[in-house]
Amino acid sequence: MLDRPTTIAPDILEVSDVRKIYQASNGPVEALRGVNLTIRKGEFVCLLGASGCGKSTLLRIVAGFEKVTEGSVTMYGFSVDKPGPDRGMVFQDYALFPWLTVRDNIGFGPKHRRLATKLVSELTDKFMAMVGLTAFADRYPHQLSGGMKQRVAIARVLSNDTDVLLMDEPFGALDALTRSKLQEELVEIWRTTGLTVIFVTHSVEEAVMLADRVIVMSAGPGRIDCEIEVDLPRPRDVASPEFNALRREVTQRLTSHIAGSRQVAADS
Ligand SMILES: Nc1ncnc2c1ncn2[C@@H]1O[C@H](COP(=O)(O)OP(=O)(O)OP(=O)(O)O)[C@@H](O)[C@H]1O
Repeated sequence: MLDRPTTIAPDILEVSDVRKIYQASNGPVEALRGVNLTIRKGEFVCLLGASGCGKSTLLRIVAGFEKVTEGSVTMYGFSVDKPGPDRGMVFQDYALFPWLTVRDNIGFGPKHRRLATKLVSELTDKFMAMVGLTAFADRYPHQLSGGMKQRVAIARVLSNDTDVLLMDEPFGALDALTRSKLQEELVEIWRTTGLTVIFVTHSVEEAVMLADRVIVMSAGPGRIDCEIEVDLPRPRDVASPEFNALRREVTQRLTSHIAGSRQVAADS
């Protein structure tokens, strides 16, 4: 399998000096501070970090669901301040329309954009086939397994002609085998479509398996701790010494920070 060269690709998304403060009922919560991140077109980036370090907040800001308190996010040089079809989100809990079939869930975006009926059906068929669900076109979400539901969610974003696929722990609720299968399928979709993917995960193994670049985040307030390039060829072998060396390196970066913050908490 050939990897796609992303090092010479243009920048697509720029996060500059972002700070996010939520106004909670018990006072303000600083979820992000001083976050800077540049994403190149076609890159597969994983945001990795312990619970509460602001991964979902950063993703939701990029999606346009949350506004920044300070700083800016631009895509193709234009300010991001609301959701748009150029950025599609896949959630852990699928968020499908329960009253629509697989076909109608996937075709929802193109239909909503008032594309011609023939084009809607071509796009739906194409992406339904890409995620291997053609035989399940007339099923409803409650008749599908978790893995199948997540395939529908991915196809639904793809059918919107999205440039950036934003994924918030999309495989977190799946069993290990289904998760590994979906990881493989996602890499294949990414490789063949030219999509840019930003993927949130808690799992070091998942990040090293998927990413071109792992962004390690830390909490208190949420910020980027370091970035680690993953230059292993795909498909990646979790049992290889190279994979294990990188897994160790990423784990060390992650745990050294967590240990550091515990020390700070203990000292204060
Ligand atoms: N709507 C909100 N109102 C107030 N505080 C919030 C809100 N959403 C998130 N937070 C807080 O912001 C911080 C970052 O949360 P966020 O969900 O972005 O982290 P995360 O790294 O994605 O966590 P997890 O891995 O557990 O999903 C946390 O302290 C969280 O409690």
